[in-house]
Amino acid sequence: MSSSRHIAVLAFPFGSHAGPLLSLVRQIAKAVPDVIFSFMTTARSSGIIFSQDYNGGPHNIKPYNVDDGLPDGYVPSGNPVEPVELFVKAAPENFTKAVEKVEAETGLKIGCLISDAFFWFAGDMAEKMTVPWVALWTAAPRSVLVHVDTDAIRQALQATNESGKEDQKLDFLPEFSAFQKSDLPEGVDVVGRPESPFEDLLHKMGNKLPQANAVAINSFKELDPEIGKQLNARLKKFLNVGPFTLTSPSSIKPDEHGCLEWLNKHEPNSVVYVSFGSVITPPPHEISALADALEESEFPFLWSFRGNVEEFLPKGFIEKTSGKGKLVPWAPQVQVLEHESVGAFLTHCGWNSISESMRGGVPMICRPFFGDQKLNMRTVEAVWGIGVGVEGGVITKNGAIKAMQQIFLGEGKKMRERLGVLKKLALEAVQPNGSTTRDFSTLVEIINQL
Ligand SMILES: O=c1ccn([C@@H]2O[C@H](COP(=O)(O)OP(=O)(O)O[C@H]3O[C@H](CO)[C@@H](O)[C@H](O)[C@H]3O)[C@@H](O)[C@H]2O)c(=O)[nH]1
Repeated sequence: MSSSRHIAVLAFPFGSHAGPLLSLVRQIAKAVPDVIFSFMTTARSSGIIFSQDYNGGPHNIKPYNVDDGLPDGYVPSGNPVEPVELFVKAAPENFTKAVEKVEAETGLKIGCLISDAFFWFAGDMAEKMTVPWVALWTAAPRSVLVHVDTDAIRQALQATNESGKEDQKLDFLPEFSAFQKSDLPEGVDVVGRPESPFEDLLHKMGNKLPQANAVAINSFKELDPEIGKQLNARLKKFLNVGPFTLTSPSSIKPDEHGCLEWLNKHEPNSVVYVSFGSVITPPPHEISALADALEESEFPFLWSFRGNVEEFLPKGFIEKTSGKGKLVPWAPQVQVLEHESVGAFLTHCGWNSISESMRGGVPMICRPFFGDQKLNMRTVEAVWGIGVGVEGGVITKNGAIKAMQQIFLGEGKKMRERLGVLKKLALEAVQPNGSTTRDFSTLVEIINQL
């Protein structure tokens, strides 16, 4: 290795986290070609992101495996949260060891840590190593703000809790008048019970991020400027370096199941695309209600379906709907959302899905499940006006039909106009003089100081 500058990148290996971090690091690595990046994630995650999205470059990024924290001979219990919690518990020690090992193996001291924002302990590691720490929040600005403000929110909720009311308005927070306590990620409002390991991680993260040299985000400044101002006031440097779907578009994914060809056969703005991201499968009663709604409604559908079709879908559903619907195990989502025949997106409101829907100009029907997703839904619905939540928060046959009609026969046109405005702002942000490009240059300057 001819370079003597070396950065460790600490990735969170679950959900859609490591891929966006790799997108950002690829951009940075191109801007500082003489710096070596050791990209640390589990072997499983590395196998996925480096084979699917990497395309062989840039060559100054080296994958480096970190232990997954599972005990020897671990047999999955069936609880999907268990491996995440085991990883999280072991992560501070495992990443510390990995950093020491990679320094010894390469003979190159690490001069900076770039981590998923979840990793509050990267702040402690950086402090001990006396190097800068840059954190990437892979979701929206509003969700990172509520984590940074968790202690203040808990206090305010306790002070304003009129006679133990179940839900409370969050109007004591600037720019949250349309939001309620139930929209917050689990654990932000927790008082009087122990936090789960993940809630504890997020709480510690919120308290630690103000120490980071920079917090970067997969968003653009003009999307949520008022929330951005609040984050500017709390963080040393808050940098909007997205949306990655425009700054670092992933390679064209193969369309293994013929989704695009099928979409070609449909009228513009006529199809509902259904996907709940890479982690979630809705509970059986909601899947079955959605299947009934799709069968009964007049709208064609493309459903990216995770899980066993035989087990979860009503008997005969595929045969009965074959004339108007298509079910696939995985869709090339970015291209699907760009296709002119897609007129609505039923989504769990993961941040990448929302970003991609904005890029494609597709109004959303929202059924959020956990974490940042409820805040995202309320923002889509009440702040940006580019989608609707499903009635009652869970999918029922009538609620799903009503939401589809609302988009296709009612408010969809207005929503598409608003989406057009947001897309124009995003495209401007990534131009050479745009806000994203400027924030990215600031990030590179910070990294170049090592
Ligand atoms: O058939 C499919 C289904 C999904 N995707 C892709 O998978 C990603 C899904 O990402 P996202 O919408 O962010 O959902 P999750 O994978 O669930 O993301 C996790 O990470 C996000 C970013 O931090 C959070 O916002 C979410 O709440 C969290 O669940 C997107 O890029 C999609 O394009 C496909 O390409 N094809």
